[in-house]
This record gives sequence, structure tokens and C-alpha cells, in this order.
Amino acid sequence: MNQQIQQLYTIASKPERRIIGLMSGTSLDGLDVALCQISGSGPATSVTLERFATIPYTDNLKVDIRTIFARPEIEFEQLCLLNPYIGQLHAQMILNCLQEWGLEPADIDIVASHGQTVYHAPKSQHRHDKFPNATLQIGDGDHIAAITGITTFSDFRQKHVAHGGEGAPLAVYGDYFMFSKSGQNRILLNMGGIANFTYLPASQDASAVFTTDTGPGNTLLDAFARRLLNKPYDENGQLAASGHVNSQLLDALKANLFFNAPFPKTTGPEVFNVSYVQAAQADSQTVDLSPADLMATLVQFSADTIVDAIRGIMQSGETYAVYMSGGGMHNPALTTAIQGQLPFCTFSQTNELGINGDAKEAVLFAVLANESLAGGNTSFGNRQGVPSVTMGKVSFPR
Ligand SMILES: Nc1ncnc2c1ncn2[C@@H]1O[C@H](COP(=O)(O)OP(=O)(O)OP(=O)(O)O)[C@@H](O)[C@H]1O
Ligand SMILES: CC(=O)N[C@H]1[C@@H]2OC[C@@H](O2)[C@@H](O)[C@@H]1O[C@H](C)C(=O)O
Repeated sequence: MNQQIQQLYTIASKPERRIIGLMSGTSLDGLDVALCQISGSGPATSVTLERFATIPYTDNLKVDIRTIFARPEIEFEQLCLLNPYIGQLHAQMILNCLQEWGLEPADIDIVASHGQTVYHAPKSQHRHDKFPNATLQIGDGDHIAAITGITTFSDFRQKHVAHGGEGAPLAVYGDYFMFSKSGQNRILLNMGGIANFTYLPASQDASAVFTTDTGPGNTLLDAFARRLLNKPYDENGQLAASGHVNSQLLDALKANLFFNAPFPKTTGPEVFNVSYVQAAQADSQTVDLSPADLMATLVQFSADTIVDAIRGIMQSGETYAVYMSGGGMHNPALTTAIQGQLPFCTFSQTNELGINGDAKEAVLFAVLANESLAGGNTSFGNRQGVPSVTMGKVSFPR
């Protein structure tokens, strides 16, 4: 038998595994690296987040990724070159973290790498009848395994698509395994570039849980912070807080079929981008809006669409505990606008549940790899969007 298969079998049989989860999201701010100690599987999964770091992307890397990111037309050569390059960079970032943490590659059982999404195209968006849902992540796992010497799981989203899903959001699996609680309706609200939430009913019924994207989280705020402030984001929502919401522009921004589509659904910066806002400004005759009013309106747009989506699962007489994660939880303009509209919800961060909200998505991929190795027995029913599958492809170092 190939020694590496024997080693994988040994790792799968261990009572606990040390898995590094990696996530690089739509904000392109950096690589989130989460070192997790994981025992059990399925609803019995237990995760201790041992270490966490975000390794910032250099400006040059951001520029390189943006040449192919969420664009319908790109230089194919650039895509081809970036696939191994990002894998190599992510591998080096892992090695740097391990050195910083006083650990060796041999101390780690598995790397679980999301990669960099470069294009996300659910059928509802691409509208080509003959083509399925599609999504593409780069930063090849073989390169990570070869450079770190650690067996690597990657490319998690294709199995989801192969079973009828849109390839996202995958958070439902990790959220259900880690955070579901009998007797409490929970909503796990992640505000990254794109916002999404997971609904975990008090019944803990696996066939009722789902995660859905709600629309933009920070992606439009960041895009306009770059243009208006020459900064990567509007720190603490300061510019937004100094402006007033323009209701004509807000209505025009909300005029998109995505917001009426049933749960679960996904979207991305392929739709919600600078051109989208400029078109809404033209339609609503608000092209001369001040930077502060524009930013205030974009915050309200993210907040309202998050609130509307959450209201979509709320039932009268019930209360809900909302646990926030993702960079948007640090933006008071955004969190205040959300909290004021949801009186039957309590709000805190996933930190209260033992997982740093900035690390939650990286932890998710560690949990998904753990499930592929040691679980796979949970039935989520027969629903589109939450197939009962395990995900991730295996790259051996040699
Ligand atoms: N102090 C702050 N004030 C305002 N915004 C902040 C602050 N800190 C973080 N953010 C926002 O959070 C973003 C980073 O969020 P996060 O790392 O969750 O995104 P991501 O993982 O790329 O997104 P996705 O969930 O789409 O994959 C920043 O780009 C910024 O918009
Ligand atoms: C295609 C893609 O990369 N989608 C991301 C993105 O970032 C947030 C939101 O859009 C979510 O759908 C997803 O990531 C998380 C980790 C998920 O799959 O649950």
C-alpha cells in the first residue's frame, strides 16, 4: 500500500486531529490560517482553535488577483499562472505561521485549503440553460502539499455543485456541527465581502438547517472606500456615519431579482460591484451624491438586505440568538443598522461560542476536512443546497 494512504488511514482513526484550515475570501485582505484541534465528527464535532492568524496580502498580490477576480473576461495566461503561484504563497504562509508558533509540519495532520474564489456563477446568474451551477477556486492543493509536506484537502466546493448545490455557502455544515443548540433558535451571521447566515432551529433538526447568502456585506463598502478614501475599508464606518441615507438610491440598489429568490441562494462580487452601484445611481439620478451619503446608503443596503433575509425565517412568538462573525462585525455603522431593526434577536459574536469570529470561515474548512476523514454520516435530508456529502480533494506531498 502507498505509505501516504496508510498515513491518511491512521489520521482518520485518531481520536483527535490537528488540522490547519485556510480561507481567503472575497475581500482579498489576506489568508486566514486557523490551527484547530478537532475530535469527533458530525454533530459530535468538538473544535479547539489553538492558533489563528491573518496573513495580509501585499498590494502587488491584490493587484494580481484583481486582474482575474470576478471578471467575465480575463487573460487566460494570468489565471493559469496564479493557480500554482497562490498555492505556493499559501504554503509559504503556513510554514511561516508554524515557525512563529514553534511547530513543525510533522505536528500537523492535515491542511484544509479553500483557495481563492476567482469566479462564482450559479445558474440563476449565468442563465445558460445547458451549463450547471459553477464556481472556481484557485491555489492548487498539490503545491501546498508538496511545499509543506502536509497532506492537503482542497477544492471543497465542486462536490457541492456535483450534488445540485451552488457550491456555496458551505457554512451550514460547520455551523450545524459546532454551534447547534437544543432549545435555542440560533442565527450565525457572517459579514465578509458577501454576507450570509445559517439558521439553526431550536429543534436541532438537520433537515431544516441551511445557510444562504443575503447579498453584499463589505464588498461595496470596500470598493468605494478604495475609490473615495484610497483606503482598503471605511474604518469603523466613520465616513458612513457622517452621511445620510438616500432613499432613491437605496430603492434602486434593492431592485434585483436575487433578493426575491428562495433560500438557499448565493451571489458574489460578479453581481454586486462598482458597476452595479453606478447603474443604480444612474437609474435613481443620484450620481452627484456626496461620498458620505453614498457610503451611508451602501451600509443601509447591506444592513437592510441582511435584515430582510433574517426576517424571512423568523416566526412570530419566537426569539433568536444572532452570533456575528466576519470583518463586518467590526463596523459599528453596519451592526447598529442591523440590530436596530431586529427586536426579537439578541446579538453577540461567535467568540462567545468559543470560535473567534474572524477565524470562523477558516475553521469551517478544517471541520469539512475532518468530516471527510472521520465522519460523513449526517443526513441533511434530500434538499437542494444542503446535500448530505463530504467534500474536498486529497493531495499527498509525494
Ligand atoms: N474596523 C473595521 N471597520 C470597518 N470595517 C472593517 C473593520 N475591520 C474589518 N472590516 C471589514 O471586514 C473586511 C474583511 O472581512 P473578512 O475577512 O470577513 O472578509 P472575507 O473573508 O474576505 O469575506 P467572505 O466572507 O466574503 O469570504 C474588510 O475588508 C472590511 O470591510
Ligand atoms: C463562492 C464563494 O467563495 N463564496 C463565499 C463568499 O464569502 C462569503 C459568501 O460568499 C459564501 O457564500 C462563501 O464562503 C463561505 C465560507 C461559505 O461557503 O459558507
